[in-house]
Amino acid sequence: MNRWLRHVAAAHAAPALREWLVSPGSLTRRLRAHCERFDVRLLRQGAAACLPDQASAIGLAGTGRVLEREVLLVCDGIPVVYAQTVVPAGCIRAHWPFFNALGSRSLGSALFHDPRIERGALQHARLSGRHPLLRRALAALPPPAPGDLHEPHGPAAMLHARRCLYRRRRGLLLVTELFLPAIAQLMPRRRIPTEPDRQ
Ligand SMILES: C=C(O[C@@H]1C=C(C(=O)O)C=C[C@H]1O)C(=O)O
Repeated sequence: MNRWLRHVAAAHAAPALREWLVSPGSLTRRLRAHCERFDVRLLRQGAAACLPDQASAIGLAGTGRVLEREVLLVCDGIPVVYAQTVVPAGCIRAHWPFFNALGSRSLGSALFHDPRIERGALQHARLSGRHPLLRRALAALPPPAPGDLHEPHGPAAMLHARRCLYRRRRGLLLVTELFLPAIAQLMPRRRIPTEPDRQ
């Protein structure tokens, strides 16, 4: 638990969720194909202390500062993913000039359309309430409806997560996505467009 693993099998996800955890290409693009209305709900974007299990991935010492972005990805009004992105504070302008101007546009719309951006391998984890990102994800959700068994709230809450490192020139950017239970209820509504071939 709370350990990042190379292979999704070690996370023991249900089949309906597993296909989301391993889906290649843009998560935004895939979610758009599963709902009528897709929204990025910006929770926070600003300076932050780097989380202990993220520092080495982005080449920072443990106490480094990052620029952090937190969002909920929402399908037809239902939050289905909590996502957090961190970039070392000193290299935004040089390597990720679009980052500060995203607002409620999806980060994926920038990452997957810049041929200079390389995407690393996915890592997987089942996060418990001891992980700060799970606590932030739960805090960002509306209170569960009475008797709603799908809500991940409660001390035993655990969420499947994945993270991916992106590189642009010498810059590093780490995207972490926590998958909320409601995502398993999404049904495909449109054919999922394949990623455009990179020139
Ligand atoms: C990386 C992507 O961008 C998504 C959108 C994000 C945002 O807008 O902050 C963050 C993580 C992703 O789930 C993607 O669509 O694959």
